Amino acid sequence: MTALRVAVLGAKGRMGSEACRAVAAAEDMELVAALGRGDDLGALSEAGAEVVVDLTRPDAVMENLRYAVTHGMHAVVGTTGFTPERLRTVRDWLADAPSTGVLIAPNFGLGAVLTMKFGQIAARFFESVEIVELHHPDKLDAPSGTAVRTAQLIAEARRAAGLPPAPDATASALPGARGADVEGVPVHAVRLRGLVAHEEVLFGGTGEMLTIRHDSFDRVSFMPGVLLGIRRVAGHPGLTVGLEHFLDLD
Ligand SMILES: NC(=O)C1=CN([C@@H]2O[C@H](COP(=O)(O)OP(=O)(O)OC[C@H]3O[C@@H](n4cnc5c(N)ncnc54)[C@H](O)[C@@H]3O)[C@@H](O)[C@H]2O)C=CC1
Ligand SMILES: O=C(O)C1=N[C@H](C(=O)O)C[C@H](O)C1
Repeated sequence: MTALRVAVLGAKGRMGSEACRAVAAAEDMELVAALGRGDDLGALSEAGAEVVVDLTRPDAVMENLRYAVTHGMHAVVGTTGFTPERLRTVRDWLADAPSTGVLIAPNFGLGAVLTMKFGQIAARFFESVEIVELHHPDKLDAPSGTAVRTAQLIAEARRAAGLPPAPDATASALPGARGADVEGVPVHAVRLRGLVAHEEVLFGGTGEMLTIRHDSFDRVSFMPGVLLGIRRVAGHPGLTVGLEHFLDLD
């Protein structure tokens, strides 16, 4: 068996260092490059990387991804900050590289992926929904990419079911008190020392409440998803958003 040649960008970061350990320990992979901020992306070509894993920052990821796609390397991306406009740009790059695969995974945690799936299923049965995401205080962005994606999927399911906006009689509020509005779903962000990555999806109906909660207590929780993405990305040419598309969930 030939080992997959994998490069990690953001290799000294919280996620990147964990990913380097996971790739190095995987029998079917070889860690051929581990790059940090300021390193020359040409090292990816020199190392003959087949799959590039990006775990950097929203302000760095697009340049890295462009390099990978234009040099025929598949990419597995955990970095946040993917707006609809950024996704369009990636699709445009991929149009010129039809056999290249890019996976953008808002969350590699299998429990987090299932939380999104369960949220989608529950969405049409409840009048109210709000999301609370809780993270370590060194996180640069809010709300989390996972919470934004969860809200979008729930909003889509509510629209498909013809549900009206969730009830909310709030007539006055301090700015931020009702959270960020993601397609009509309020998303609240907590930043607390001691936390890693957590999400609660709260559904409310007459006389009842359903809470779906996921906790990543350690970044090792993301690694099975990272490795799965690396193994499967070449078999999914084009852009895939969400690890759920690599799992046989339906
Ligand atoms: N999809 C998922 O499951 C997860 C995604 N994340 C996301 O991954 C990203 C990284 O998170 P953390 O590891 O916590 O951040 P971090 O700040 O610990 O690590 C980022 C690393 O990237 C490096 N870096 C910055 N620019 C770079 C460049 N141009 N090339 C190479 N390296 C560069 C930084 O120096 C730093 O070492 C964030 O966007 C975060 O939200 C984090 C956890 C799970
Ligand atoms: O920055 C983090 O830590 C995380 N970022 C991702 C996000 O924004 O959703 C994934 C996970 O929540 C951890």
